[in-house]
Amino acid sequence: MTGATTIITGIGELMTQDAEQRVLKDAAIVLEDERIAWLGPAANAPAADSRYDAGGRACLPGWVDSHTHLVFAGDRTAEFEARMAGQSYAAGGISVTVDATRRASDEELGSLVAQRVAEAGANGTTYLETKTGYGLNVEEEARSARIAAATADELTFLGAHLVPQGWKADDYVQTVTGPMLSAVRPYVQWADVFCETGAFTPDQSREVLRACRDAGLGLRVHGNQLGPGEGVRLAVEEAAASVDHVNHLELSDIDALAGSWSGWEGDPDSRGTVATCLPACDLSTRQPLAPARQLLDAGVPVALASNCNPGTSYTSSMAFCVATAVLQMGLTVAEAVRAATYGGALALHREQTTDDGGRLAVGSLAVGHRADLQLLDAPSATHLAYRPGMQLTHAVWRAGQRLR
Ligand SMILES: N=CN[C@@H](CCC(=O)O)C(=O)O
Ligand SMILES: [Zn+2]
Repeated sequence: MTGATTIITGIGELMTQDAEQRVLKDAAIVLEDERIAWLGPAANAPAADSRYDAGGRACLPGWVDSHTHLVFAGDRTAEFEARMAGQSYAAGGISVTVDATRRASDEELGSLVAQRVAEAGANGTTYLETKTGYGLNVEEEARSARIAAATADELTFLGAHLVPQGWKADDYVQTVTGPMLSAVRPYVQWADVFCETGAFTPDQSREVLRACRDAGLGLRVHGNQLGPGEGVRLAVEEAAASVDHVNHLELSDIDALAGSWSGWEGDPDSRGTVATCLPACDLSTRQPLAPARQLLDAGVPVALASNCNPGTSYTSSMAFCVATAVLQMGLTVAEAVRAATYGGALALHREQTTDDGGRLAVGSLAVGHRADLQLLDAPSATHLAYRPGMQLTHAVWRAGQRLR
């Protein structure tokens, strides 16, 4: 070891979520600069420059939130109240947030995004994706991308979130795939499309995805949220990294997702399409919870994400998502924690250290991975579901730096 080292010892339960999915008792972990240098039984731990006593608490990877929409101003309390009184969610509500976001200055928007990222970090999220999608013209989408790129770990272009008022859908798709894509391209790694009734048709969605792939972006899809549809099939056909929401699935959708992983042996070149479930959104929109149990049983890798946004899920609490997945969706605690850590990393293609070592693996704890971890105010991760709604985040390290 050559850098500054810190040992976290006295860990009651260490859940690695690495390839062996180890759960170690009486463990310790050594951080060296931004990476993990050692982990194992506390009794065998090497010396380190500084020491932190976990006091018997549980340690797990920091949450990887692979789906958020943090670049917005305003809120949609009135729409939420109407929904709780019986109205259903419709894509059109997005335009309310577009108006508020366009009115915000760069400084306001930048500080809102930074506050939201900090809030997520204080609650254990150490790696986070966010999206554009509340600008919906060339200048505003580029502004959202530029502002979010300063704070988010991964950034997705969602110009195809809603056809703005006054536009013909096909004209708007030409703008998204032309000048808008060129304007956001310097800032983003991913592209997404809302493939749903009231948003974009499967053909329009495919056109957007193909143009974005040709521009070198990885792909994701918002699909099968409000009803059965083509979103999942489209995502698999276009080799998207994830399809998100997945509330209304047919068996053929689940088979298609499982098929996309056949032959995968952990190599980055043959990853399939992750199913990203968004339980906080499902509750807030009163949609049926995504069939995460069925997906896992069919062999589909599942991610859990917050979908933090003002319309359908105004929370970045991954602990809430994990508790809901256990209590309401039939996952074990280990499966839910895995989906909220390793699953998110897989959906962002960040579960492995790159060959050149330039990007360290996130979402699991192993030697050489990024030192992204959290301690719970509890002796085991089980307490996340056993004590739902309690603030259990005790301490958080991101790339070896203490966040909380
Ligand atoms: N479904 C599409 N987009 C967001 C909601 C956006 C909004 O209503 O503001 C989502 O993921 O739920
Ligand atoms: Zn979303």
